[in-house]
Amino acid sequence: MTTSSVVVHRDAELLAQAVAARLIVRLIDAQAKRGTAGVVLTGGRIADRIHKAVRDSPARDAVDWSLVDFWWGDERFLPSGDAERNETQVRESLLSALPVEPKRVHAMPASDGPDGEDPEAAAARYAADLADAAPGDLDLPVFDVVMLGVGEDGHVASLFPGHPAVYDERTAVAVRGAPKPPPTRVSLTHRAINSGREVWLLGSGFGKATAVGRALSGGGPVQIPAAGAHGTKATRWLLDADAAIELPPRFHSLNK
Ligand SMILES: O=C(O)[C@H](O)[C@@H](O)[C@H](O)[C@H](O)COP(=O)(O)O
Repeated sequence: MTTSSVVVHRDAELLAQAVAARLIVRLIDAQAKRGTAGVVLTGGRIADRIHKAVRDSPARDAVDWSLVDFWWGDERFLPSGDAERNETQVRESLLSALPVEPKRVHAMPASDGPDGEDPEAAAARYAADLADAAPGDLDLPVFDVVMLGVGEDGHVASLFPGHPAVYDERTAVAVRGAPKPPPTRVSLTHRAINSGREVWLLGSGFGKATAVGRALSGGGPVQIPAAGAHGTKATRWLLDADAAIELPPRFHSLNK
């Protein structure tokens, strides 16, 4: 049974530092249990601040980074190395500073990769990568943490309100015509996201307040894809005060 929690931090910087600390502890605990750990990374501004806070954390090296599997929740379908790719940004802000095992950095295919400009083929390749790493006859590996930035419209990963991908039962899909540029992307689906043991929804800034409020007030997963993201063990809404201003009354004690 999943437990849901909402944590509100004073501002974006404290949110980033607190999520970085939470991630480090979560990975330490996963490795203590299983030897390895799996994390799904997200793109965007608060994620970038979190990645830099992990990089600069004094506790950083308590994680054996060579035994962490890095996956992506979504990726912009652009040429490898493009500054707009989520992979490019996190390699610069975090991974290049860590002793990661290259084979455990599972980037989503680029538009100049083996599938060329075919995002459907790229998504199918990623789905195969996920299945190859899965235990037994499952098609998804263990995700100890799935991190998801929440968009102003309530999207997570590249699952946008009302788009076909929100209905898709595969594990990874192509997204065309995304309202957030660039328009072509590859994304995990809700099924893949919701296989994660903990799903963390990251919200920072006034612009996210309405989407966060609607998601926590019973919004549906098609119109508010963030509302459809749940961990098998825990779902954590990790917010700064500005993103928390439209929380429903039952959470008002959290607004310090
Ligand atoms: O590829 C992407 O654009 C992201 O994965 C996207 O899902 C992002 O996490 C949200 O849009 C929040 O982005 P911000 O934190 O920059 O608002």
